[in-house]
Amino acid sequence: MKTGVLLVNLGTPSAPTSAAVKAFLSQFLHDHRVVDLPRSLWCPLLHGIILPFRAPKVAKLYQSIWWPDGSPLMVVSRRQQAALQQALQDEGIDMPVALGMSYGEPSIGSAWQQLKEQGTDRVIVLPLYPQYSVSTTASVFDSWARLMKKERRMPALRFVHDYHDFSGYIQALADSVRAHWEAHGRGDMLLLSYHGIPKRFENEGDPYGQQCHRTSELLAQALELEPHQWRTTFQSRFGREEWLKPYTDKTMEKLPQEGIKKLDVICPAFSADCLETLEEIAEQNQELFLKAGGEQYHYIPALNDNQAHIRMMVDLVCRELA
Ligand SMILES: C=CC1=C(C)c2cc3[nH]c(cc4nc(cc5[nH]c(cc1n2)c(C)c5CCC(=O)O)C(CCC(=O)O)=C4C)c(C)c3C=C
Ligand SMILES: [Fe+2]
Ligand SMILES: [Fe+2]
Repeated sequence: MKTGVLLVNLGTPSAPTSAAVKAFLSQFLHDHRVVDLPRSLWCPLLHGIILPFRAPKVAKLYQSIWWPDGSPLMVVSRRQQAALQQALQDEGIDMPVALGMSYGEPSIGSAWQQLKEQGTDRVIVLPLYPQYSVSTTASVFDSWARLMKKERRMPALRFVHDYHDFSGYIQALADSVRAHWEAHGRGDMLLLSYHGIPKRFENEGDPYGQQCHRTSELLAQALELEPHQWRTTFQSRFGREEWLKPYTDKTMEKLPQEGIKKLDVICPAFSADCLETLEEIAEQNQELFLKAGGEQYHYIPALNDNQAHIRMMVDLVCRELA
Protein backbone atom coordinates (compact mmCIF):
# COMPACT_ATOMS: atom_id res chain seq x y z
CA MET A 1 0.00 0.00 0.00
CA LYS A 2 1.15 3.52 -0.73
CA THR A 3 0.34 5.80 2.19
CA GLY A 4 0.08 9.59 1.99
CA VAL A 5 -0.37 12.22 4.68
CA LEU A 6 -2.95 14.96 4.34
CA LEU A 7 -2.20 17.84 6.71
CA VAL A 8 -5.22 20.06 7.23
CA ASN A 9 -5.67 23.44 8.84
CA LEU A 10 -8.41 26.04 8.84
CA GLY A 11 -7.33 28.30 5.97
CA THR A 12 -6.83 32.01 5.63
CA PRO A 13 -7.60 34.80 3.13
CA SER A 14 -5.45 34.90 -0.03
CA ALA A 15 -4.69 38.60 0.54
CA PRO A 16 -5.20 41.13 3.34
CA THR A 17 -7.90 42.94 1.36
CA SER A 18 -11.56 43.44 2.04
CA ALA A 19 -12.56 41.38 -1.02
CA ALA A 20 -10.32 38.43 -0.16
CA VAL A 21 -11.36 38.46 3.50
CA LYS A 22 -15.02 38.61 2.47
CA ALA A 23 -14.61 35.57 0.20
CA PHE A 24 -12.84 33.64 2.97
CA LEU A 25 -15.33 34.56 5.69
CA SER A 26 -18.24 33.78 3.41
CA GLN A 27 -17.04 30.20 2.82
CA PHE A 28 -16.10 29.74 6.50
CA LEU A 29 -19.30 31.16 7.95
CA HIS A 30 -21.54 29.18 5.57
CA ASP A 31 -20.24 25.94 7.10
CA HIS A 32 -23.06 24.39 9.16
CA ARG A 33 -20.47 22.90 11.52
CA VAL A 34 -19.33 26.44 12.41
CA VAL A 35 -22.67 28.28 12.46
CA ASP A 36 -25.64 25.98 12.86
CA LEU A 37 -28.47 28.52 12.71
CA PRO A 38 -31.22 27.90 10.12
CA ARG A 39 -30.10 29.49 6.81
CA SER A 40 -33.33 31.48 6.61
CA LEU A 41 -32.17 33.37 9.72
CA TRP A 42 -28.40 33.29 9.23
CA CYS A 43 -28.00 34.21 5.53
CA PRO A 44 -29.72 37.63 5.73
CA LEU A 45 -27.57 38.50 8.78
CA LEU A 46 -24.38 37.17 7.17
CA HIS A 47 -24.82 38.84 3.77
CA GLY A 48 -26.53 42.00 5.02
CA ILE A 49 -24.44 42.86 8.07
CA ILE A 50 -21.56 40.55 9.01
CA LEU A 51 -19.71 40.26 5.68
CA PRO A 52 -20.04 43.95 4.61
CA PHE A 53 -18.97 45.31 8.02
CA ARG A 54 -16.60 42.65 9.32
CA ALA A 55 -14.56 42.11 6.13
CA PRO A 56 -13.02 45.63 5.88
CA LYS A 57 -12.41 45.73 9.64
CA VAL A 58 -10.75 42.31 9.74
CA ALA A 59 -8.77 43.05 6.52
CA LYS A 60 -7.01 45.87 8.43
CA LEU A 61 -6.12 43.43 11.20
CA TYR A 62 -4.71 40.97 8.67
CA GLN A 63 -2.64 43.83 7.16
CA SER A 64 -1.08 44.41 10.58
CA ILE A 65 0.22 40.82 10.87
CA TRP A 66 0.80 39.90 7.18
CA TRP A 67 4.32 38.61 6.42
CA PRO A 68 6.28 39.47 3.24
CA ASP A 69 5.58 35.96 1.88
CA GLY A 70 1.89 35.80 2.85
CA SER A 71 -0.55 35.12 5.65
CA PRO A 72 1.34 33.70 8.67
CA LEU A 73 -0.99 30.68 8.85
CA MET A 74 -0.26 29.79 5.22
CA VAL A 75 3.51 30.44 5.41
CA VAL A 76 3.83 28.32 8.57
CA SER A 77 1.62 25.54 7.14
CA ARG A 78 3.80 25.30 4.04
CA ARG A 79 6.90 25.11 6.24
CA GLN A 80 5.26 22.37 8.33
CA GLN A 81 4.43 20.40 5.20
CA ALA A 82 8.02 20.64 3.87
CA ALA A 83 9.55 19.85 7.25
CA LEU A 84 7.32 16.81 7.81
CA GLN A 85 8.11 15.53 4.31
CA GLN A 86 11.84 15.87 5.04
CA ALA A 87 11.59 14.31 8.52
CA LEU A 88 9.73 11.27 7.15
CA GLN A 89 12.34 10.88 4.42
CA ASP A 90 15.11 11.09 7.03
CA GLU A 91 13.42 8.20 8.85
CA GLY A 92 13.44 6.20 5.61
CA ILE A 93 9.65 6.56 5.24
CA ASP A 94 8.63 7.21 1.63
CA MET A 95 5.32 9.04 2.01
CA PRO A 96 3.99 12.10 0.18
CA VAL A 97 2.70 14.92 2.40
CA ALA A 98 0.02 17.25 1.01
CA LEU A 99 -1.52 20.35 2.56
CA GLY A 100 -5.22 21.20 2.40
CA MET A 101 -7.27 23.95 4.01
CA SER A 102 -10.91 23.71 5.11
CA TYR A 103 -11.61 27.17 3.62
CA GLY A 104 -9.79 28.89 0.75
CA GLU A 105 -6.75 27.52 -1.06
CA PRO A 106 -5.13 25.03 -1.26
CA SER A 107 -8.37 23.13 -0.76
CA ILE A 108 -8.60 19.67 0.76
CA GLY A 109 -9.73 18.51 -2.71
CA SER A 110 -6.56 19.79 -4.39
CA ALA A 111 -4.43 18.10 -1.71
CA TRP A 112 -6.23 14.79 -2.25
CA GLN A 113 -5.72 15.18 -6.02
CA GLN A 114 -1.95 15.52 -5.47
CA LEU A 115 -1.84 12.42 -3.29
CA LYS A 116 -3.91 10.50 -5.82
CA GLU A 117 -1.55 11.44 -8.66
CA GLN A 118 1.26 9.95 -6.58
CA GLY A 119 -0.56 6.62 -6.35
CA THR A 120 -1.78 6.94 -2.75
CA ASP A 121 -4.24 4.25 -1.72
CA ARG A 122 -4.14 4.85 2.04
CA VAL A 123 -4.47 8.31 3.55
CA ILE A 124 -3.65 9.56 7.02
CA VAL A 125 -5.72 12.71 7.50
CA LEU A 126 -4.07 14.82 10.18
CA PRO A 127 -6.16 17.88 11.11
CA LEU A 128 -3.73 20.14 12.94
CA TYR A 129 -6.21 20.73 15.76
CA PRO A 130 -4.87 19.15 18.95
CA GLN A 131 -8.31 19.31 20.61
CA TYR A 132 -11.31 17.85 18.77
CA SER A 133 -14.19 20.23 18.07
CA VAL A 134 -17.28 19.84 15.95
CA SER A 135 -16.47 23.25 14.42
CA THR A 136 -13.00 22.23 13.21
CA THR A 137 -12.23 18.48 13.21
CA ALA A 138 -15.75 17.34 12.26
CA SER A 139 -15.78 19.88 9.46
CA VAL A 140 -12.56 18.36 8.04
CA PHE A 141 -14.24 14.96 8.14
CA ASP A 142 -17.26 16.38 6.26
CA SER A 143 -14.99 17.75 3.53
CA TRP A 144 -13.26 14.40 3.20
CA ALA A 145 -16.59 12.54 3.05
CA ARG A 146 -17.87 14.95 0.35
CA LEU A 147 -14.74 14.28 -1.72
CA MET A 148 -15.11 10.54 -1.34
CA LYS A 149 -18.65 10.68 -2.75
CA LYS A 150 -17.02 11.18 -6.16
CA GLU A 151 -14.52 8.33 -5.85
CA ARG A 152 -15.09 4.85 -7.32
CA ARG A 153 -12.14 3.54 -5.32
CA MET A 154 -11.85 5.10 -1.91
CA PRO A 155 -8.42 4.96 -0.29
CA ALA A 156 -8.14 3.35 3.14
CA LEU A 157 -8.46 6.03 5.78
CA ARG A 158 -6.83 6.84 9.09
CA PHE A 159 -8.28 10.00 10.58
CA VAL A 160 -6.52 11.63 13.55
CA HIS A 161 -9.42 12.61 15.78
CA ASP A 162 -7.36 14.63 18.26
CA TYR A 163 -4.01 14.62 20.06
CA HIS A 164 -4.75 16.79 23.10
CA ASP A 165 -3.00 14.39 25.52
CA PHE A 166 -0.39 12.91 23.17
CA SER A 167 2.95 12.85 24.98
CA GLY A 168 4.89 14.32 22.03
CA TYR A 169 2.51 17.30 21.91
CA ILE A 170 2.70 18.00 25.66
CA GLN A 171 6.49 17.62 25.52
CA ALA A 172 6.76 20.02 22.56
CA LEU A 173 4.65 22.61 24.42
CA ALA A 174 6.68 22.18 27.62
CA ASP A 175 10.00 22.51 25.74
CA SER A 176 8.78 25.66 24.05
CA VAL A 177 7.72 27.25 27.37
CA ARG A 178 11.05 26.33 29.01
CA ALA A 179 13.01 27.74 26.05
CA HIS A 180 10.97 30.93 26.29
CA TRP A 181 11.63 31.25 30.03
CA GLU A 182 15.35 30.75 29.46
CA ALA A 183 15.48 33.46 26.80
CA HIS A 184 13.09 36.03 28.31
CA GLY A 185 12.69 35.23 32.02
CA ARG A 186 9.66 33.82 33.75
CA GLY A 187 6.36 35.60 34.52
CA ASP A 188 4.20 35.29 37.64
CA MET A 189 1.71 33.13 35.74
CA LEU A 190 1.38 31.04 32.57
CA LEU A 191 -1.99 31.72 30.94
CA LEU A 192 -3.18 29.05 28.51
CA SER A 193 -5.60 30.72 26.11
CA TYR A 194 -7.60 28.47 23.76
CA HIS A 195 -9.86 29.45 20.87
CA GLY A 196 -13.42 29.34 22.24
CA ILE A 197 -16.59 27.69 20.97
CA PRO A 198 -20.22 28.42 21.84
CA LYS A 199 -21.09 26.93 25.26
CA ARG A 200 -24.12 25.36 23.53
CA PHE A 201 -21.79 23.14 21.43
CA GLU A 202 -20.34 21.75 24.66
CA ASN A 203 -23.82 21.22 26.13
CA GLU A 204 -24.64 19.23 22.98
CA GLY A 205 -21.63 16.95 23.42
CA ASP A 206 -18.56 18.65 21.95
CA PRO A 207 -15.62 17.49 24.15
CA TYR A 208 -13.43 20.44 23.09
CA GLY A 209 -13.54 22.29 26.43
CA GLN A 210 -12.73 19.14 28.43
CA GLN A 211 -9.83 18.34 26.12
CA CYS A 212 -8.47 21.88 26.50
CA HIS A 213 -8.56 21.55 30.29
CA ARG A 214 -6.80 18.18 30.08
CA THR A 215 -4.05 19.64 27.86
CA SER A 216 -3.58 22.43 30.42
CA GLU A 217 -3.31 19.98 33.33
CA LEU A 218 -0.78 17.83 31.50
CA LEU A 219 1.31 20.85 30.51
CA ALA A 220 1.19 22.20 34.08
CA GLN A 221 2.34 18.78 35.34
CA ALA A 222 5.17 18.64 32.80
CA LEU A 223 6.32 22.10 33.89
CA GLU A 224 5.79 21.29 37.60
CA LEU A 225 3.56 24.34 38.06
CA GLU A 226 1.62 25.02 41.28
CA PRO A 227 -2.14 25.68 40.81
CA HIS A 228 -1.69 29.46 41.29
CA GLN A 229 0.95 29.57 38.55
CA TRP A 230 -1.29 28.69 35.59
CA ARG A 231 -4.82 29.31 34.30
CA THR A 232 -6.98 28.29 31.34
CA THR A 233 -9.06 30.82 29.38
CA PHE A 234 -10.94 30.99 26.06
CA GLN A 235 -10.54 33.67 23.37
CA SER A 236 -11.96 34.77 19.98
CA ARG A 237 -15.67 35.03 20.79
CA PHE A 238 -17.98 35.56 17.83
CA GLY A 239 -21.63 36.66 18.08
CA ARG A 240 -23.81 37.25 21.11
CA GLU A 241 -24.38 33.84 22.67
CA GLU A 242 -22.35 32.55 25.61
CA TRP A 243 -19.00 30.92 24.74
CA LEU A 244 -16.71 28.78 26.88
CA LYS A 245 -15.56 30.68 29.97
CA PRO A 246 -13.50 32.22 31.48
CA TYR A 247 -12.93 34.67 28.66
CA THR A 248 -9.32 35.63 27.93
CA ASP A 249 -9.96 39.37 27.52
CA LYS A 250 -11.97 39.65 30.76
CA THR A 251 -9.23 37.73 32.60
CA MET A 252 -6.54 40.14 31.33
CA GLU A 253 -8.42 43.02 32.91
CA LYS A 254 -8.58 41.26 36.31
CA LEU A 255 -5.14 39.64 36.67
CA PRO A 256 -3.14 42.73 37.69
CA GLN A 257 -5.57 43.34 40.59
CA GLU A 258 -4.85 39.78 41.73
CA GLY A 259 -1.15 40.64 41.92
CA ILE A 260 -0.16 39.09 38.58
CA LYS A 261 2.03 41.75 37.02
CA LYS A 262 4.17 39.61 34.73
CA LEU A 263 2.31 37.30 32.39
CA ASP A 264 3.33 34.62 29.89
CA VAL A 265 0.63 33.57 27.43
CA ILE A 266 0.56 30.44 25.28
CA CYS A 267 -2.21 29.32 22.87
CA PRO A 268 -2.05 25.50 22.76
CA ALA A 269 -5.02 25.05 20.37
CA PHE A 270 -3.20 26.82 17.54
CA SER A 271 -0.64 24.66 15.76
CA ALA A 272 0.42 27.65 13.65
CA ASP A 273 0.54 31.34 14.40
CA CYS A 274 -2.29 33.27 12.80
CA LEU A 275 -4.52 36.31 13.20
CA GLU A 276 -5.95 35.00 16.48
CA THR A 277 -2.54 34.66 18.12
CA LEU A 278 -0.41 37.38 16.51
CA GLU A 279 -3.05 40.12 16.61
CA GLU A 280 -5.65 39.17 19.22
CA ILE A 281 -3.28 37.70 21.82
CA ALA A 282 0.10 39.30 21.13
CA GLU A 283 -1.37 42.79 20.48
CA GLN A 284 -4.95 43.38 21.70
CA ASN A 285 -4.76 41.35 24.90
CA GLN A 286 -1.33 42.70 25.75
CA GLU A 287 -2.82 46.18 25.60
CA LEU A 288 -5.68 45.16 27.92
CA PHE A 289 -3.27 43.63 30.44
CA LEU A 290 -0.91 46.61 30.49
CA LYS A 291 -3.80 49.10 30.72
CA ALA A 292 -5.16 47.21 33.72
CA GLY A 293 -1.83 47.60 35.54
CA GLY A 294 0.21 44.69 34.20
CA GLU A 295 3.94 45.32 33.77
CA GLN A 296 5.33 42.61 31.54
CA TYR A 297 3.56 40.51 28.91
CA HIS A 298 5.06 37.80 26.74
CA TYR A 299 3.29 35.81 24.05
CA ILE A 300 4.95 32.40 23.53
CA PRO A 301 4.72 31.56 19.81
CA ALA A 302 2.78 28.57 18.49
CA LEU A 303 4.74 25.37 17.86
CA ASN A 304 4.78 26.22 14.13
CA ASP A 305 7.58 24.32 12.34
CA ASN A 306 9.79 23.84 15.37
CA GLN A 307 11.64 20.56 15.53
CA ALA A 308 9.72 19.02 18.44
CA HIS A 309 6.42 19.81 16.72
CA ILE A 310 7.48 18.12 13.48
CA ARG A 311 8.84 15.19 15.51
CA MET A 312 5.40 14.91 17.13
CA MET A 313 3.77 14.78 13.68
CA VAL A 314 6.15 11.97 12.64
CA ASP A 315 5.20 10.08 15.81
CA LEU A 316 1.48 10.57 15.14
CA VAL A 317 1.94 9.30 11.57
CA CYS A 318 3.90 6.27 12.82
CA ARG A 319 1.18 5.56 15.41
CA GLU A 320 -1.43 5.54 12.64
CA LEU A 321 0.75 3.28 10.46
CA ALA A 322 1.07 0.80 13.30
C1 LIG B 1 -18.21 31.60 13.99
C2 LIG B 1 -17.73 30.91 14.96
C3 LIG B 1 -16.39 30.35 15.08
C4 LIG B 1 -16.07 29.14 15.70
C5 LIG B 1 -17.03 28.17 16.33
C6 LIG B 1 -14.65 28.98 15.59
C7 LIG B 1 -13.92 27.90 16.10
C8 LIG B 1 -12.54 27.71 15.96
N1 LIG B 1 -11.66 28.41 15.15
C9 LIG B 1 -10.38 27.91 15.31
C10 LIG B 1 -9.21 28.36 14.67
C11 LIG B 1 -9.09 29.57 13.95
N2 LIG B 1 -10.07 30.52 13.80
C12 LIG B 1 -9.56 31.56 13.05
C13 LIG B 1 -10.25 32.69 12.65
C14 LIG B 1 -11.62 32.90 12.80
N3 LIG B 1 -12.51 32.18 13.56
C15 LIG B 1 -13.79 32.67 13.40
C16 LIG B 1 -14.99 32.16 13.94
C17 LIG B 1 -15.11 30.92 14.62
N4 LIG B 1 -14.13 30.05 14.94
C18 LIG B 1 -13.70 33.78 12.50
C19 LIG B 1 -14.88 34.61 12.02
C20 LIG B 1 -12.35 33.91 12.12
C21 LIG B 1 -11.77 34.91 11.11
C22 LIG B 1 -11.24 36.12 11.69
C23 LIG B 1 -12.33 37.01 12.21
O1 LIG B 1 -13.21 37.43 11.44
O2 LIG B 1 -12.32 37.23 13.42
C24 LIG B 1 -8.18 31.27 12.74
C25 LIG B 1 -7.20 32.20 12.07
C26 LIG B 1 -7.21 32.25 10.53
C27 LIG B 1 -6.16 33.16 9.97
O3 LIG B 1 -6.32 33.47 8.80
O4 LIG B 1 -5.17 33.56 10.57
C28 LIG B 1 -7.91 30.01 13.28
C29 LIG B 1 -6.63 29.23 13.17
C30 LIG B 1 -10.46 26.86 16.25
C31 LIG B 1 -9.26 26.03 16.71
C32 LIG B 1 -11.80 26.73 16.65
C33 LIG B 1 -12.45 25.79 17.57
C34 LIG B 1 -11.90 24.92 18.32
FE1 LIG C 1 -25.85 32.58 2.29
FE1 LIG D 1 -12.01 30.51 14.69
